[in-house]
Amino acid sequence: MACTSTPVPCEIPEVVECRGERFRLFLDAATLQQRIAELGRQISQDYEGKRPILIGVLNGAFMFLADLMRYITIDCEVDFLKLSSYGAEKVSSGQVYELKKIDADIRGRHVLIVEDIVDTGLSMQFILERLKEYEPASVATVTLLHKVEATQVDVPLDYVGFRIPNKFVIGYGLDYGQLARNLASIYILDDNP
Ligand SMILES: O=P(O)(O)OC[C@H]1O[C@H](OP(=O)(O)OP(=O)(O)O)[C@H](O)[C@@H]1O
Ligand code: HPA
Repeated sequence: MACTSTPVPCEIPEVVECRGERFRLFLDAATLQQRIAELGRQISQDYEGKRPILIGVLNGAFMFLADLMRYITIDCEVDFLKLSSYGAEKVSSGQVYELKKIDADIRGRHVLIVEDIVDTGLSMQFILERLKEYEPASVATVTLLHKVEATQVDVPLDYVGFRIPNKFVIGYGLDYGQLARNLASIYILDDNP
C-alpha cells in the first residue's frame, strides 16, 4: 500500500541536528501513536457519560492533544491555555509565565489537563493551582512524557505515556528554542556525539 504519511512518516531519520546539537531517535512516530491510542481508549472508558473538557497546554502539547482527541471515542470538548518557562534554554527558568488563560467555563466540568511533558513539574503545579479557582467537578492530568528523576514537586499524574530519563528531548511538539516541534518522532540529546 502507498505510504500516506502524516502521523507516521515513511522515513524517520535516526539522528537530527538542532541548534548545533545532535539528537538521536528515542520514540518513533509509530510507537507514539500506539501508546496514544491506548491512552485515548482508557480515557474513553474512564469518562463515559461525563463529557470531559481537555485543556491543552500550549505550545508543546498541540500535537499530542490533536492525536489524543482522535483516539477518544466519547463526547469531549477542548480548550487551551498557554504557559512558558523555558525560553530558548534546555533548563527551566524556574518561573512559570501564563501567556493565555482558558476561555471555557469549566465550573462543574470534568477537566483533563493535557501536557506534552512533565519535567520539573512546576508548570503542572502552576496549572493545578490555577484551575482550582474555577471549581471544576474533577481535574485529572495527562502527560505524554514524564521525566521522573527531574520532577521536583509532587504533582498527581493520572495518565502517562512514557517515563523517560532526565535528558533533553525534542520533536512531536517539544521544542529547542522554538525549533523541532514539527518532527513526528521524539529525539533525545546525544551526550556522546
Ligand atoms: O515540568 P516543567 O519543567 O515545568 O516543564 C514542562 C513544560 O515545559 C514545556 O513548556 P515551555 O515552557 O517550554 O513552553 P512551550 O510549551 O511553548 O514549549 C512543556 O510544554 C511543559 O509545559
Ligand atoms: O526535555 C524537554 N524538551 C523540550 N521542552 C521541554 N520542556 C521541559 N522539558 C523539556
